[in-house]
Amino acid sequence: MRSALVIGSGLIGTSIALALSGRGVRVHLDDDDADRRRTAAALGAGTETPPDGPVDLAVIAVPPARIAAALAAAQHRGAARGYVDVGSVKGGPRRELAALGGDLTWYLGSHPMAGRERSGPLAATADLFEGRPWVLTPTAETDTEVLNLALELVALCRAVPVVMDADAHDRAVALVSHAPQLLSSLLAARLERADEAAVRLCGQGIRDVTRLAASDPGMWIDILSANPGPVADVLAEVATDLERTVHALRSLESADEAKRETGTAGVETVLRRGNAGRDRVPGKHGTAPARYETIAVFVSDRPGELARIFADAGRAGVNIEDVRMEHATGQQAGLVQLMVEPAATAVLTAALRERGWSLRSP
Ligand SMILES: NC(=O)c1ccc[n+]([C@@H]2O[C@H](COP(=O)([O-])OP(=O)(O)OC[C@H]3O[C@@H](n4cnc5c(N)ncnc54)[C@H](O)[C@@H]3O)[C@@H](O)[C@H]2O)c1
Ligand SMILES: O=C(O)C(=O)C[C@]1(C(=O)O)C=C[C@@H](O)C=C1
Repeated sequence: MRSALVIGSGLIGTSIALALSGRGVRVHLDDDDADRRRTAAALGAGTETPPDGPVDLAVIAVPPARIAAALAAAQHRGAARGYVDVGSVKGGPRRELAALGGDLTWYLGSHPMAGRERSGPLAATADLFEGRPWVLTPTAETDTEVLNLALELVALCRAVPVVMDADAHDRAVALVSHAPQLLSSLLAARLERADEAAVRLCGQGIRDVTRLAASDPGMWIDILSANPGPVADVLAEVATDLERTVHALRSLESADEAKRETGTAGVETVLRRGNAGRDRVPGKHGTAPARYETIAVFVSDRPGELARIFADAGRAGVNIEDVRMEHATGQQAGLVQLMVEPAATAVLTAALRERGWSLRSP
């Protein structure tokens, strides 16, 4: 692929453009909002100048409700050889493009399974898609050349292609992406009017489960409006589990021992099912879930602390597999949790202690 047109220079479009530009593709940026286009260009994602002829691939990275219209318009003006969209929902936009009389032969619906709770070009990064699944939804109509261009796009973004049927994709993301967004929002909404004394106690657990609640409501209304049925199905099942859990907790309040035992069994079932589900979440790069050891290091909140820890780990020859931050309430300090292969734990622990770091005892 030599040239691409990215329509929609927000988080996803700019991240794709940065990855493509970084690997030598000439990228033209388009966005309804001139500021966003300019910002993406200033970040080095490509040029604001429109292409003077058809590019190899047009990537449509606009909100789901606008995908079909943007695609049809780009096809109408012959903007590219092939067209790919990256919307979070796949069935609806395809049907809308067909209804608008768009060309389904030179179009392929796709969805990179990576993102952030922030939108816009300033949140973009070239490595956003590295090692993440990128769903492609070809049909019998799809031209092989478009499929090949899409595979090249995925490879240039260092993602992992996964082929799926569009409607099966929409049911899958209802479970693994759309329902989790709403559950995160529902839980965070409990804090809206909570007592300040309670909010002050927020620790890492609530931070983890409410990260998605910071997402842009506008974009999520678009996504959920394009996939309401499958998401409602998942939430209805969660509602049944919630009802059972409430019942189990009420039984735990009972003076009757037999009832309390039923309550304990009910709560234990939920927790064990949660363990089993969590164990199925793939690890980095889509591999089987990995078991890492965690080394927790106390840091003060000043510039360069994280860089120093990583440099010390690097000097000890240890690869940090994953990292998490826990901030101490009311103090300029925090705890950095470094996840490493079990075999590397002793080496890193010794190296960090020697460099003067204070470690939390295991
Ligand atoms: N945010 C995520 O985590 C994520 C992950 C994967 C896929 N997606 C999908 O990627 C797409 C873009 O999402 P985003 O997070 O980058 O949103 P964003 O709000 O950051 O960017 C969308 C951009 O599209 C522009 N735009 C809207 N209509 C347009 C049009 N008709 N022509 C040109 N530009 C137009 C907007 O001005 C905006 O800059 C959506 O379809 C979303 O479902 C999002
Ligand atoms: O990590 C996040 O912030 C995301 O929620 C990204 C996420 C997801 O649910 O995995 C969100 C929506 C997109 O369609 C794809 C990816």
